[in-house]
Amino acid sequence: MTSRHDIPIIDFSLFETKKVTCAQQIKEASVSIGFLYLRNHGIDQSDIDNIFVVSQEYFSLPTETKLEHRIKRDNFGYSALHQETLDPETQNTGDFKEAFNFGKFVGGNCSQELPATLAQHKDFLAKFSRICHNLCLKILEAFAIALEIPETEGGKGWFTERHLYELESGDILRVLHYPAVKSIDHDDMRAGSHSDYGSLTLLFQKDVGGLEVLSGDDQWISAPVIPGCVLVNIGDLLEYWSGGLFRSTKHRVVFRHDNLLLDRYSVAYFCHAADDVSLEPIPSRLVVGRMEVNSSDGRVLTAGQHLRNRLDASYKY
Ligand SMILES: O=C(O)CCC(=O)C(=O)O
Ligand SMILES: [Fe+2]
Repeated sequence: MTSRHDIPIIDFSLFETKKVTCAQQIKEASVSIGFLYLRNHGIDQSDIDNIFVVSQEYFSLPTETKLEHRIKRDNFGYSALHQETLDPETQNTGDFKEAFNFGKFVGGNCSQELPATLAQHKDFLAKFSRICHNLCLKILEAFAIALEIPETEGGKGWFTERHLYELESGDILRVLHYPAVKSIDHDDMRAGSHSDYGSLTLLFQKDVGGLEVLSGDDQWISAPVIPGCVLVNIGDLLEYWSGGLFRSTKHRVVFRHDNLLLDRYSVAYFCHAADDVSLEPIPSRLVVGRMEVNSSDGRVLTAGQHLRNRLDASYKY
């Protein structure tokens, strides 16, 4: 049994043999803490190792070179040190991190022009983006199964058909680098407290910890690096869409005395519903009755509008 303090580790190979049991486990974690680790997730370790190699090569470029592809309102490109402030209400300075956001690679081409260092890895990046998205689709299928969406409404394909890779959406593959520092001001943060914006996020961590998750009773708990596991979390879109059944949990990345001298790298895949999907109630008996929360002002947002609102609140472009 897990408590609201634990981030459960779920063996995803069970999804091949005992779909409903595995789907239930994933739903339980998504409802209780909004975070879970997946073991046996099907992504080759060599691909995960390689994305970190590409990321480190990119971040070692001079800042001026990276700034040539600075992030814009489309949410693609390079976000410099201190540019993003994930928790503007409490942070005096922006996050102590830099990142690069890739849009989807439909037809093998990236949604944006890539810097030369990354362009040479375009085929691998396109493959990795797809691999991550495919895992997200399987998790979304598990949600539909656990929510018992009736066959007449689309059954286990209800979420997946709203998240197809070919559709325009806010999906982002993101590489992150948190530089080592010699000392810190006490309120410096690697990434301020925030929740993610989309349906769900995959997070790959490597070697250096520091990620913390706000548990049900307002305690920050550690989400350590667990070799062989990918961390999955629910985003705001799914919390909103499920009338609060699924939890989009706040998390942050802190400096700790044992890690501030170390560079930290992570990779995230943010999976979103297609921009024009209207966020009508999910046709599930577990969600019906919660949705008056969302429809109280009579307007139904689309996934694209929901994302725009969230992005505008946290970036200085
Ligand atoms: O780097 C990490 O471990 C977390 C990053 C994160 O939460 C984000 O980019 O949304
Ligand atoms: Fe996040």
